[in-house]
Amino acid sequence: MSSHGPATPMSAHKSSGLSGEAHVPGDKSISHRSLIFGAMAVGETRVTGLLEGQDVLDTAKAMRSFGADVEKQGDTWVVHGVGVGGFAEPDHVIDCGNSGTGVRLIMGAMATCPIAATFTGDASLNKRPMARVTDPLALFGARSYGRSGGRLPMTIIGAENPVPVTYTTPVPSAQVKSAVLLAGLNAPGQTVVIEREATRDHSERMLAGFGAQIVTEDTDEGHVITLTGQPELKPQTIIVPRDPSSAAFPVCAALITEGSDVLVPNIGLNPTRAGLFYTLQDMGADLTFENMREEGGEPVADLRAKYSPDLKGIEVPAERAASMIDEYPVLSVVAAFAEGKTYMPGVKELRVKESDRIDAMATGLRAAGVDVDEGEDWWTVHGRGFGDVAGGVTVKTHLDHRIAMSFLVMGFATNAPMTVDDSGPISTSFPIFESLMTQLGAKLTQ
Ligand SMILES: O=C(O)C1=C[C@@H](OP(=O)(O)O)[C@@H](O)[C@H](O)C1
Ligand SMILES: C=C(OP(=O)(O)O)C(=O)O
Repeated sequence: MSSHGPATPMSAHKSSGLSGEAHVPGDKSISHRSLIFGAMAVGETRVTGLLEGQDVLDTAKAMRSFGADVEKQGDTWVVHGVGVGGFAEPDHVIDCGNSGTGVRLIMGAMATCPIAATFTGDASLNKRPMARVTDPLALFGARSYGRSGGRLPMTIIGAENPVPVTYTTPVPSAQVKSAVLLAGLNAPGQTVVIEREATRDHSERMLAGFGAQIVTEDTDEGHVITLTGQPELKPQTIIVPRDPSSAAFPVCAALITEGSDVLVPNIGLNPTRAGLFYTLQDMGADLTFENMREEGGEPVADLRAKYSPDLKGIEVPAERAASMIDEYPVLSVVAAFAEGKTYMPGVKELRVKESDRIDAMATGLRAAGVDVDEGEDWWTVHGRGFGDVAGGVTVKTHLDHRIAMSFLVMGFATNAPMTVDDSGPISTSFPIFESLMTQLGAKLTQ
């Protein structure tokens, strides 16, 4: 089982006047997909702006294990793909570290190849549910043998003669949708995925870019995606946009830190990802989209976030959940400084991320002096307004990067510092978090 070494605690202290530009790293979802789709294309895919976080580096390593050539030349990651169905059988266990996206997408990609592979991860990933992926992969003819409860470590035996599948995803999950589409790539005929709630659509957009025949329709049943199997994917040149989920941290830090004015340039505002920013505006945040434009077919803007002393609690629309699912931890921190309650329904999926994120945040928020109510699929943060959030506690990270970064952001505005027991997991998605926040003027100490 992989681990990231000894725990490295970090503390955040009351800060003021965060200012300057925050250049956040490349999008994690698009980075994983660039490497995986590149490995399934025929020829050379070139990727710039790739997130060099541990999650993505683990996917790069996995793609090499399946026979693709992946190397960095200067600023560009170059992938020589083996073609759809061309994965070789790895001669060792594939360790996806902390990454749900990595392991689930790669399982999908190999499930319709006539090979076997064994997957594992760190203590967090090995607790997460995999049946949501292996159930539909079984319909293609793949077999899986894992620990009880559908947990890693797990071996997948790919289908020798895959059949195409029509599948309605039982949970709103882009990872499940993508695993089915990736498996469908090497099944003859049409694979159809139906999702009742739209989730991030990077796989659909990127597969179309790689030359697959993929069509999305909105029907009464939901969002219907039809993929024609066994295409030859054409290699691409990809510029990875900056990650809105990482942008969330400097944006939220600026909103709650007195006297701040921060610009976060070049952030993708794909509607399936941008829910947090609209929620913050609904709460009265001084957050504006500057220089709105289109890049690579996606809306992009520079985000300007200023200290917002008049935040108010709101009900976050449940139908927005999928478009901001990774941002609820840091939203709950902003909610702690708002006046009134912030009610967040429709978020059961938060309980099966790197940690149970409702439990992890509620425990730390309560310890820091903020009341939180929770149910299986909802939670409410009782805002205290500015100047009245105590802090002064050490909270557990549970191998979850977003929990670590959220509580550190909180410490810029609590009366006493916030400490996380382990900042190591931050490197999975945002390796430059500490230097970037410090450059803006935030006070962080090891
Ligand atoms: O497809 C993706 O790249 C992701 C999908 C989401 O997970 P789910 O599919 O489990 O909702 C998200 O939480 C994760 O960070 C990235
Ligand atoms: C949930 C996340 O990632 P993953 O599922 O890929 O581990 C995340 O980055 O917040």
